[in-house]
Amino acid sequence: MPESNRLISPEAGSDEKAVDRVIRPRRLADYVGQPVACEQMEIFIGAARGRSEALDHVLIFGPPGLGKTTLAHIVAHEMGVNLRQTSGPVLEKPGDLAALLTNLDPGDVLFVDEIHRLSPVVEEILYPALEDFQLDIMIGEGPAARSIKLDLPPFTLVGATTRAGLLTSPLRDRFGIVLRLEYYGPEDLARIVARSAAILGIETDADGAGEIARRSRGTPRIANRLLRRVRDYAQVKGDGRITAAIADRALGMLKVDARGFDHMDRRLLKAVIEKFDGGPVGVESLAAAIGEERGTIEDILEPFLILQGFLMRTPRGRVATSAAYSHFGLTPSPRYPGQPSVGDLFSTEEGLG
Ligand SMILES: Nc1ncnc2c1ncn2[C@@H]1O[C@H](COP(=O)(O)OP(=O)(O)OP(=O)(O)O)[C@@H](O)[C@H]1O
Ligand SMILES: [Mg+2]
Repeated sequence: MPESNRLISPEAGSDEKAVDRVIRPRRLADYVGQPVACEQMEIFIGAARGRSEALDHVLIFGPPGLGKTTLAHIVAHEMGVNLRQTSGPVLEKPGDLAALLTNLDPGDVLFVDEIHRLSPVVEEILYPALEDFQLDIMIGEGPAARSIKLDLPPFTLVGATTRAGLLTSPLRDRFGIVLRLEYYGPEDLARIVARSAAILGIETDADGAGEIARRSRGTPRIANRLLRRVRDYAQVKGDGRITAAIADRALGMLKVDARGFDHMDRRLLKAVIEKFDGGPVGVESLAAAIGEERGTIEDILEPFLILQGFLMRTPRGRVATSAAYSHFGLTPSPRYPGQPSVGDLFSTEEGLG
């Protein structure tokens, strides 16, 4: 099953856009969790509004489905301005960006998703736009070409990325506000499930919401998706109400286990344990072994497994922890008792033989 068809894929499915529009929070007060990001935004938005200025540029990063797009829309809504949305790969030529920027009203938010995928020529003209609200563009070609300077209205760039490491440092340095979204804890996810259930008119008790929350991989988008699948189950196999027992049976049927891992997570962990003797194994070999792309492993699969303590990243590769072994009812092999050996902590072979 390709990644996009995963039930607990953190990426949005095309059928989810309509539901998304209904349940996506519009105000900061409805944005659950992320206390660090929320506190900062409350202060910076309040201050910018007080001075009637555009908000400083905001960079939001974090794994898929944690609420980057949602937060960008909230920023515009709370500032009382328009949001124009685009994404890194869509802006191919400087003119594409210029067209967007020159159409902004003062204070507007330009939301650029996947900002790590901007082309270098577009990035180049973005710098003066961000710093001095000026656009330097070339028109014409050859000897007749000339450069013109345009003044732009003050605006706020909100950039989102799942891969902060791929951003060039001159671009990163031009954001005054940098927000890092974290995976959500079960209490926050339970609040999100309860809120969505209320909006969609789904009857859910606290334990039912809690069960869905625990098995949502720390990700609101997955929590909302599981809620809808469990609702279907409750409707057909029960009386429509979501209880812990119904949620457990529904998620069991959907092969989302008690930890919220699905077949992809299990395949990755099992590969490390069974094919590579617990590791360390390099990400490329692992990718080949499970038939996934390296980027999918690095951005989507492993951050959650590492956070939960099932996988470790060492300089020599990935290592399955003892928690991973016991998840499958296995005993760690004596050579790798779930901890890297001293040698694993060094990336070179120096001094080993
Ligand atoms: N803090 C939150 N409180 C309540 N609901 C949230 C929160 N964050 C996200 N959601 C819900 O999760 C869904 C996915 O969030 P969003 O689309 O903002 O994620 P994203 O980080 O932009 O993902 P991607 O990287 O795939 O673009 C939204 O539709 C929203 O309903
Ligand atoms: Mg998004």
